[in-house]
Amino acid sequence: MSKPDAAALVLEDGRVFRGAAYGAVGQTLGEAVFCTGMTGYQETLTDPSYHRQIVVATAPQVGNTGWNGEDNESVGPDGSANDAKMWVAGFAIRDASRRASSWRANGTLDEEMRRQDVVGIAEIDTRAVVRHLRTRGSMKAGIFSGDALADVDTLVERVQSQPSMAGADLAGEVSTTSGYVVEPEGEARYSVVAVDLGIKSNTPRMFARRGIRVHVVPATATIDQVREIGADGFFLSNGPGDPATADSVVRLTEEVLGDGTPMFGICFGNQILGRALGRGTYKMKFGHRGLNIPVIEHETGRIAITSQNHGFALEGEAGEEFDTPFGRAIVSHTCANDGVVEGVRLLDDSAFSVQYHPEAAAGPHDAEYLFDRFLTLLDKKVGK
Ligand SMILES: NC(=O)CC[C@H](N)C(=O)O
Repeated sequence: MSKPDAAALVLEDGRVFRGAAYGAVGQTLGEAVFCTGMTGYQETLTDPSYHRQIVVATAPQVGNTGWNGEDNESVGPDGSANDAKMWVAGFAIRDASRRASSWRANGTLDEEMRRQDVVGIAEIDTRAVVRHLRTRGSMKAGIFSGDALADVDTLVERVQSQPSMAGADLAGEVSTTSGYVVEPEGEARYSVVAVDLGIKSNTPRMFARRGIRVHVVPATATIDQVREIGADGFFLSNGPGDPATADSVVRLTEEVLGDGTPMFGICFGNQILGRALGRGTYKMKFGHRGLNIPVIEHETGRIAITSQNHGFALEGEAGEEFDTPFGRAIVSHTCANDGVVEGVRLLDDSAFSVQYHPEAAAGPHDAEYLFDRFLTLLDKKVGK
């Protein structure tokens, strides 16, 4: 094997980690964030919420299970996840597995990153990177290899020249441009409009499995388009960027809340519903990204171990009740590690959302019951 090119991960505060090129050789810029999942790198790399982010894996060795045709979380324009895109801006790891070993693999991660032109870096001390990001916060970064390498001052300047994640309006960059329908498995019981702000492929699958037909619509969908579909429920997906920029989707959500349509939201969707209920959002220091993050549901005391990927959050306190134009609401869930808001709900149960990932791809299935709760809500409100 030939020796890989030298590569460098450069942070905006001038910290440099030198390693070896992994995946495509060249230059990439993005926000450096760390993900603590020990598995599930394919789902992470294809999750549209990671658009414009350089993911640092804390798992010490990555690539062991190669790349397969089944675990993509991004969705192509036709709603299919086959051959879908890696959305991360870059990937930083410690050890690259020398072999891919899985009966499902049809290639290696390294090859797939090269095929999709995703620049990565290996052989860096990822523990040191994470400690740095945990102390200083997520920050602008770049990975450079091959001809893109230059003196440190030049690289830091390039890193600093990119726009910041705070204030970034990115849902439009990952959303489908035309709508599509995901048919239910078995008998159709209900239908839902799902606004694609960066939707993961497992989410429509979770609805479909419960007999719900999913009309996926672009982030730019208008209230008239939503009403014309006339679905039984409304869903707000996950997605990249700063929720403070998502004014038009917040307006749409307010209209739908006014119609009294049963509503469910995940991650970015939780931030949007929260905003429609009058809450503010803020950028977290380093966010929550991993597969074992504990969340408390305050009314039951029940704890779920959850899959998460967010760098922004809603303002609020555990169990806090507040008035909204649509009735009284509650901060229903918070993170057991740091008290960050992880869910909101209208007290009459007609709309609820969570900051974590009940579709769990990858991740534990503790929170999947929330899809059943939405089904119960549809039974109650629509009752077919
Ligand atoms: N996964 C998501 O939907 C992320 C939401 C938002 N972009 C955040 O970082 O907080």
